Amino acid sequence: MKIAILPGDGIGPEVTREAVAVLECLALPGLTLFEGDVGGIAYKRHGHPLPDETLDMARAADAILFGAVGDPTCDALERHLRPEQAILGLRKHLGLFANLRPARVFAGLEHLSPLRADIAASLDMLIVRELTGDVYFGAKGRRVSETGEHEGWDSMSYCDSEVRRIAHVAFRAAAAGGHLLTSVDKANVLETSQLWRDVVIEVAADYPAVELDHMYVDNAAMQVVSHPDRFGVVLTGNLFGDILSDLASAAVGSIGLLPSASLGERETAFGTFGLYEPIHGSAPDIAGQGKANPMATILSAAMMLRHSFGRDAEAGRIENAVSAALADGVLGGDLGGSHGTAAIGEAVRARL
Ligand SMILES: NC(=O)c1ccc[n+]([C@@H]2O[C@H](COP(=O)([O-])OP(=O)(O)OC[C@H]3O[C@@H](n4cnc5c(N)ncnc54)[C@H](O)[C@@H]3O)[C@@H](O)[C@H]2O)c1
Ligand SMILES: CC(C)[C@H](C(=O)O)[C@@H](O)C(=O)O
Ligand SMILES: [Mg+2]
Repeated sequence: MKIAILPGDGIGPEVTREAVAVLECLALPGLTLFEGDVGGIAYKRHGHPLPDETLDMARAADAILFGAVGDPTCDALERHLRPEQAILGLRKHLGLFANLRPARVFAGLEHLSPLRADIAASLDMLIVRELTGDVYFGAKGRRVSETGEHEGWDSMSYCDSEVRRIAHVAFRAAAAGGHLLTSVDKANVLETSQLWRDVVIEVAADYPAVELDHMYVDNAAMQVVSHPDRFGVVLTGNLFGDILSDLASAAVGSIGLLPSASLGERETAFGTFGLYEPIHGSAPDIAGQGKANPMATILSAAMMLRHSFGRDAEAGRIENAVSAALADGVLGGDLGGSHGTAAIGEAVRARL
């Protein structure tokens, strides 16, 4: 079972270290870890945010544990050399089109949410975000208009096969879970979204037990914090999913709590090949200070055990250890506590 560890920039290495220690604590036989450079650190060492040797290592692995990329000192670089291209490149090159971002308030931990406890208690949703299309990967550029204005432009598009395959992922999740699927779009304005909606309705015919609902993204943002009980599985595109998942993390309590799995179609000898990462970024404002909450990355490692290695029991043990630590008041600064990164990692391992 080969895992490529890609810590990246900022708090990436700090949170990844704790998740790796959790994996090592389980002492699973046959686990081999390799480490590679991605992001700003890779640009500085190798001249590219996603060097060939890192991509080769990722391809040769059964799963990838990713920290975060992003470095303010790289913001003036040409776009293709910026740290963020590492994660976008991995998703695209490895065909990881299905991004699962579960957001739930653990029972008894409603007080961590900024929402009223009775509202927070019902927050348990799986955001299924399309990850290799949309305005993220369309043509983009700069031009000077006829009136001499400088314009930046990006093109948003989805083709039906892209929508169909992510819709199947979401419908399967809804069929297996609570049977409620909300497709989030902006079909009242965007043609890309109208096609999205048409294809989702077509796919729904294969899943008669699933209750399908459509919601515009602006309304969805409002409902996530006012009526989270209205959501089970949320199916959405790349850009809307990016924004809604940060919003959902804040409703849970902190962005330091939300893990993710990015999956494609490739199966390995052990499960589905995937990349696992916290939904947060490199957090330059707290990097290097031992303040980052590593729980999102630890929970991402649990998702890896479940999806890529068929180790549901161990995944559940990690999730229980995290929720027990939170219940015992092991809180990082992001949750109003004073536990540092290493102390949180230690507390989770102690409960494991
Ligand atoms: N997948 C990724 O690698 C990824 C994801 C998001 C942003 N980014 C990049 O990260 C850089 C910073 O972006 P940003 O500031 O918009 O978003 P961010 O997620 O890095 O940080 C947003 C805020 O949340 C806090 N935060 C984030 N993770 C935390 C954690 N684990 N514990 C405690 N607090 C935490 C940060 O301190 C900051 O105040 C940018 O370069 C951005 O492009 C990368
Ligand atoms: C860093 C950036 C490219 C990335 C995204 O927008 O997908 C991040 O925000 C995320 O949520 O993983
Ligand atoms: Mg994001």
